[in-house]
Amino acid sequence: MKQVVTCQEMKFCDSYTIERMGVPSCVLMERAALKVVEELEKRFAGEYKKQKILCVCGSGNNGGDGVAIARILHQHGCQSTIYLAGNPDHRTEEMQRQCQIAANYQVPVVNNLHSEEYTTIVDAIFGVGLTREIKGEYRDLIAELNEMSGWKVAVDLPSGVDGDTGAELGIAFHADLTVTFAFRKAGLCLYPGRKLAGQVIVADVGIYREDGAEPKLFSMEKSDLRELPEKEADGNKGTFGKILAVAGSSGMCGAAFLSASGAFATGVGMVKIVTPEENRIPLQTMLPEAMISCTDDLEKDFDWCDVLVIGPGIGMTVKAADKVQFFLKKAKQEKKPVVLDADGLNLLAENPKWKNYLDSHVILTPHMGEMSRLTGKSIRELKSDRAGAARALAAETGAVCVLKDACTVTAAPDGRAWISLSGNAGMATAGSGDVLSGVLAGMQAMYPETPVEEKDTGFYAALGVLLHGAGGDQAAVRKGMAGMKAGDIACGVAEILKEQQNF
Ligand SMILES: NC(=O)C1=CN([C@@H]2O[C@H](COP(=O)(O)OP(=O)(O)OC[C@H]3O[C@@H](n4cnc5c(N)ncnc54)[C@H](OP(=O)(O)O)[C@@H]3O)[C@@H](O)[C@H]2O)[C@@H](O)CC1
Ligand SMILES: [K+]
Repeated sequence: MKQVVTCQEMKFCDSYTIERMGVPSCVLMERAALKVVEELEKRFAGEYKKQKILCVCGSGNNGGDGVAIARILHQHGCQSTIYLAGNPDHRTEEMQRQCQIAANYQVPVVNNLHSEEYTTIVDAIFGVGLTREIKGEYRDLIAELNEMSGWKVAVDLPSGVDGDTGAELGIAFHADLTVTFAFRKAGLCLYPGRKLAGQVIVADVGIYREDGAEPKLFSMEKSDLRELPEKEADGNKGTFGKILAVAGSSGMCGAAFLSASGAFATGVGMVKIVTPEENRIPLQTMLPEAMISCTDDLEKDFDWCDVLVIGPGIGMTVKAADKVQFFLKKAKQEKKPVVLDADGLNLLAENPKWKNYLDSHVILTPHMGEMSRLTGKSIRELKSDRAGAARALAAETGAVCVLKDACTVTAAPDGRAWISLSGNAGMATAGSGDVLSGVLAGMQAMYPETPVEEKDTGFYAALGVLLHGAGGDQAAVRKGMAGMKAGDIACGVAEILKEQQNF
């Protein structure tokens, strides 16, 4: 799990290191430039003289990095050239200093982008100081750079990417590689910024957080699954967790099947599906391991379970609404974790008073459409700030919010949020969310010894999202992104756990 920062937090870390710790700004800039040069030279593989590098520099400190990069490459024998964008009167002190040093070393400066063919283009126009939409000359410049051939490397952020939200502010540089400093910026984790950045390398340049400053935003990748607990050798099907899936409606049992499959893939002991009688035979045929409950003795079903999944395929009938209300109310009273998914969320949107039944043990799993119904905000608005939207819903409801998208964000009501870097486009397939609901429930059951008040529901949910994404990546390797189906994701989850736990 790695810390992720907003632009404002990054600027705070910069000034803490410079002003409070006394590390001169030019030292940090030199280290930043050296790190970028190191990454560039890995690709040059010793053939420096063949390289023609264009460093396109803005008037801020990102531009200063670019000028320093050009100067170091020049010293190393590459043919590096500087192109200075923007108004010289707006240059920061650091940028002016870098221009002076580069002039002392006689690093070439060009006024025409097309005077040469370049093997590499370095974008140092804007970094964390980008504050508004890009227009006019800068827009034309970035459009031209995108048209040019050559390997494209962005310094800190691709110019035009909003470092907080990943949004493209009018236009953005299309990078193959982004070398970002100290921490990954949130905009490099969220689309479209994540795509525009290409490969991302986080370079240590000696900028750190203030001691005691609590990070609130994290990225998670497959290696973080090492945090999953081991399966206890002396456990039994009772201690490995009992999941109640309130799922399916008359003649609709696919979602129930997939949700239960997701839960089984995580290694839970038992799954019971509460569903209409018509679904009994098909479900027993497809998944004989699951118990099926078709009675109206909801109390008994509730008492049996450790964790609930409510919603996959239940429909929007009055009967479904009664069931959802009953289980939500009981779960709050008895502090049992709940994953509220699909129609469970749509029913919640229709019954705003139910928000009183939510607490920090409830995980809401809306996709963009469901989120729009829940919040009244348009999908466009939600997509412009996914992390902000997930955090706002978590803060408003007091529940955990898993906002599902190409890049899923999990937010806890205390302000922490996790961005999953696992998963692929093949997971945008029917039933993928149903599998996730079961995986999330299974994750909550993986910590049976932890007292309920100490359970970190948000973090476990974020691990579940990561595991589901890693399962999807596994499925894509086996079946291909086009051919994979939701059931393959559940199989992938089981395979990933096998890898992690050596069995
Ligand atoms: N602090 C340090 O020592 C270190 C900093 N480091 C590096 O510095 C970077 C941050 O530098 P920064 O704060 O100077 O901001 P930066 O991204 O260069 O841009 C600012 C300029 O852009 C302009 N501008 C903004 N939006 C615009 C728009 N849409 N269209 C047009 N103009 C626009 C804005 O103009 P203004 O808003 O003032 O008109 C201002 O002139 C950081 O990402 C990292 O690379 C590293 O070397 C490590 C040490
Ligand atoms: K840049």
